[in-house]
Amino acid sequence: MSRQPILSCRNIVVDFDGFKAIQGVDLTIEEGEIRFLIGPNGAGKTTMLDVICGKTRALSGQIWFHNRIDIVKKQEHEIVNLGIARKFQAPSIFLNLTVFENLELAMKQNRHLWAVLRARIDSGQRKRMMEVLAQIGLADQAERKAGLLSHGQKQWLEIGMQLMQEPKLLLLDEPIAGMTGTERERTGELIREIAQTCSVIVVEHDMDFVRTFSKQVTVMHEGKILCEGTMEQVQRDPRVAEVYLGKGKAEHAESVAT
Ligand SMILES: Nc1ncnc2c1ncn2[C@@H]1O[C@H](COP(=O)(O)OP(=O)(O)OP(=O)(O)O)[C@@H](O)[C@H]1O
Repeated sequence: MSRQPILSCRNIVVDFDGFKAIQGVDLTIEEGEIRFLIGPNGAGKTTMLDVICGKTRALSGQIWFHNRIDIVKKQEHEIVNLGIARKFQAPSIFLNLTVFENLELAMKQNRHLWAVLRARIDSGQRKRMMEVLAQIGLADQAERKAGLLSHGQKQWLEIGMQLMQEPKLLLLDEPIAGMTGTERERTGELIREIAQTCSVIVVEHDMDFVRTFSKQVTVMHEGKILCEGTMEQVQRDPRVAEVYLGKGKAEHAESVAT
């Protein structure tokens, strides 16, 4: 059964003072899909995430959410409220607060004023927090100060903070950077789990990780889509090795090609 698109980017152009960082990108993401965005440095991957979450304005083009709402001109908070969450590369958790308090804060951030002003969380909210804690593997760390967590745990907490908003689309920028092998594996499994209820777009440079956890991969180069397909298909495409090599990224090309 074919799934519905959750996001359809049409002819997106981003211009930074005359430099076209994105040059007419079409990108369609289906419900429940994990899509990896790869490509050499400067290809435009992060800029695409920035445009989708409203951090950067497109010069032209449309971004249809659920085929119904064009979000291209919406404000960041409106896009969050529609169900699109973005985790940036650097964690922005509160190190002096406990894991639980960080999740509590994430939940309150997304609520109306009357609710924010209520001091206590209700049983439904507590249940949601416990579910997220279990999902991100931090149930036994709930009372621990976030500053004492390992790097990987901090990243999972930040993902958990995004999950508190029950997003329909989650944008992850290099989620495994700086992680140990075990943490990478756990993160891949977490992304798979998340994708059961939410589509995920992952920008990633680690080709072993992409190979293990991807179904569909989109390769970007110089602000355009170069090709799309399974990792097997894209690594057979001679243009892919060429763009990595052309950028002097022999090590990337090697890892893409093997
Ligand atoms: N705010 C900005 N102003 C001007 N140029 C920018 C801005 N943000 C990004 N760029 C440029 O746009 C191009 C695309 O950058 P982007 O960060 O999207 O690439 P990327 O594929 O994510 O690269 P990397 O893998 O290195 O993170 C680059 O040439 C970058 O220098």
